[in-house]
Amino acid sequence: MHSLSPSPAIDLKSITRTTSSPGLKLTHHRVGPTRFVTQCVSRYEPANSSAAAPTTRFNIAAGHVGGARHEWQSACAILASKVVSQQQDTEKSGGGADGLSNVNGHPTLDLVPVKESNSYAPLPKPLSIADLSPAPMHGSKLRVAYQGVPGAYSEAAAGKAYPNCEAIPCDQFEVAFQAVELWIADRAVLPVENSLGGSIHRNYDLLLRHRLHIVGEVQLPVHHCLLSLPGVRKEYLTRVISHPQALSQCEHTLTKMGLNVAREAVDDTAGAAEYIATNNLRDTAAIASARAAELYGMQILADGIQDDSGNVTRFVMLAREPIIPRTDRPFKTSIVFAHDKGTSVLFKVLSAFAFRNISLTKIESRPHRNRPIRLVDDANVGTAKHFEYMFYVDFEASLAEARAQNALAEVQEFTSFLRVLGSYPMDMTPWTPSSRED
Ligand SMILES: O=C(O)C(=O)C[C@]1(C(=O)O)C=C[C@@H](O)C=C1
Repeated sequence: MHSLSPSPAIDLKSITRTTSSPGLKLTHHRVGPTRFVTQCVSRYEPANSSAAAPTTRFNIAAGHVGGARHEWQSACAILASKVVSQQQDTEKSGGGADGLSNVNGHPTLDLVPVKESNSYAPLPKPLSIADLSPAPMHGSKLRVAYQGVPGAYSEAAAGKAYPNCEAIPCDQFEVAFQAVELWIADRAVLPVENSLGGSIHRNYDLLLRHRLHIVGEVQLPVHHCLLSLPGVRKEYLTRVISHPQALSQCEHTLTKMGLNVAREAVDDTAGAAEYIATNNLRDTAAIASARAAELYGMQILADGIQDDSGNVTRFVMLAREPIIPRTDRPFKTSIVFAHDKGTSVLFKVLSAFAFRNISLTKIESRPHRNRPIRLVDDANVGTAKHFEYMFYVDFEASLAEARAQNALAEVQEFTSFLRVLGSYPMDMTPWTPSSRED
């Protein structure tokens, strides 16, 4: 895969920074070529008391649950104790809460103005590693980081998840994570799975490497178009470029259209359109959204070229703080776990859910042999552990439900590593296969 906008090599060596907001202070220490340890000092107030709770110091790896049952319970307590700070965060951000009402909203996407003339308007430049300095104070709009350039499906997902947000393009998934960690953005929206192409593994790996929490999900129908420069005919094309997921989602249709030309993977769909427009490539077409065609002055050669009209991509929303799990609406919980004595643990873990009639919506295993996980105990003492596989499971229950808590307590007994990635409202939006939301 080649990158359309290569990011410069940056020396992150000297970065030790402190970022803060009311009640929360983060210190990021560089501990390796690409790794930071983030410490969090936080002051929480009990929900029903005006007295401030004692300041709590914990490693931001608090989402990790390893070792004894009391650790799991204290991790739950940490989740529960975040009511006040989460509410403050939402209020401060002024909208775009992680609740179902927003998820189910029908926003009109107006994230980037479209120019009427042939030349397109200057669009926000994707963030690169070089831009990751502490966030300036900002206004009331929720800032949502996504990977890609304006016109990418991820931008549309950001708008669906948080209507009226300020969508911040990032040149890599990793940068979107860091933008939230460093307070440049309030949320990140990342694709994790497509109904045709399957899992986006890179983001599963990043979820584990970073300390963000899943606070919501959106399902976005993905309606692909074949774009070229105006006046170009299909017969002139020697190449089709797009995001690898988009190429795989349109593979059969392209062949049926007689387009047996070279297919090349690039970083994102809209970036492919932008690349063709910028370089005036008359022999190349892009697979991207109709919005990308509008933004980059491209013509639509073919509309709806995805192999299945029910093509849908699931995105998750990430935040620095978890949301408070509830029971008054359908919730989903995502976990990742591993066992240091092989993979036989999987059956036992699945039985913990089966016995409680908890439906699983996703199981993903990722090989992990060469990447040790640093497990941190209460005294902030870390041990590196190697696991053969990491297992990711999504189940349909809220962490506020006793059956989910009991299932996880049991899972914890079977596993050496368990982390709750988030408990969040399910996207229940009904959608029709033919609808176009890109
Ligand atoms: O390239 C884009 O436009 C993206 O937002 C990425 C992405 C993906 O990673 O799957 C998102 C939705 C579609 O499935 C195709 C591509």
